[in-house]
Amino acid sequence: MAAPHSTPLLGDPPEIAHRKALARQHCVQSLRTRDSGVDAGIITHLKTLLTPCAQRAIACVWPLPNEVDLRPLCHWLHENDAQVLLPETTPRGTPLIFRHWHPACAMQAGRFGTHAPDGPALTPDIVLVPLLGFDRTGNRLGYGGGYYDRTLAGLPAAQAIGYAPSTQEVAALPSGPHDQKLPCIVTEREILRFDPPSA
Ligand SMILES: Nc1nc2c(c(=O)[nH]1)N(C=O)[C@@H](CNc1ccc(C(=O)N[C@@H](CCC(=O)O)C(=O)O)cc1)CN2
Ligand SMILES: Nc1ncnc2c1ncn2[C@@H]1O[C@H](COP(=O)(O)OP(=O)(O)OP(=O)(O)O)[C@@H](O)[C@H]1O
Repeated sequence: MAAPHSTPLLGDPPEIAHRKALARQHCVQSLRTRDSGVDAGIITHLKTLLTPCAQRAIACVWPLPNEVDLRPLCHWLHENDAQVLLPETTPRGTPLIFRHWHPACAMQAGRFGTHAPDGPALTPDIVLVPLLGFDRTGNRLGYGGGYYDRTLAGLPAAQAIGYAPSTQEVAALPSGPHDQKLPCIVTEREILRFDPPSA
């Protein structure tokens, strides 16, 4: 039986959810019209942050249409002896599972048009986080599943690195009770680092 005063894990208050939905509309549109030439610059900055990578388990991302394409980075990490993991999109309300990927892997179609390998589930040391939008304090916006917030909450030892084209920056994103700020965000223009919250 639940404790009399236990607090349920509520989602965002309606005002925050509404403001996120408006920001999402703007960010989806600007991602759709992005210049795919920026992907190489993002990957260059990610390689800088991820070197050396041998023996590290690095969660990458297999792109949805219009997203930054990290597949060349997946191959580069594999060639440099990292363990490349990719997310399997689990049922809504549950954290992502990361599965081992290698270039000859069979990819399975999953929820929301995502694809995941059929390899074993492993825990990442580093998680690359796709951003629909971000601001200069480390807030991120995704497609609204809450997947990365739930996943990062369960991986306190993992290093999270967000990435997006610089065009996805917005002045200030709304932040709800479960939003995980990112310590580092990479665009084709720069590597942004944010101070950890003071105790
Ligand atoms: N490439 C990629 N993989 C990823 C993510 C991501 O953002 N990008 N995710 C990040 O969490 C997870 C999947 N999360 C998702 C959650 C909801 C929707 C979704 O509702 N999509 C709408 C269309 C959204 C739009 O374009 O407006 C749909 O399919 O109808 C998609 C992905 C895990 N894998
Ligand atoms: N750990 C959690 N426990 C309970 N609710 C959560 C948790 N993490 C996120 N949520 C809720 O899930 C809903 C969706 O979250 P949000 O809009 O921040 O998704 P997102 O970060 O844009 O999506 P994604 O991570 O899938 O790209 C919100 O109502 C949020 O409060």
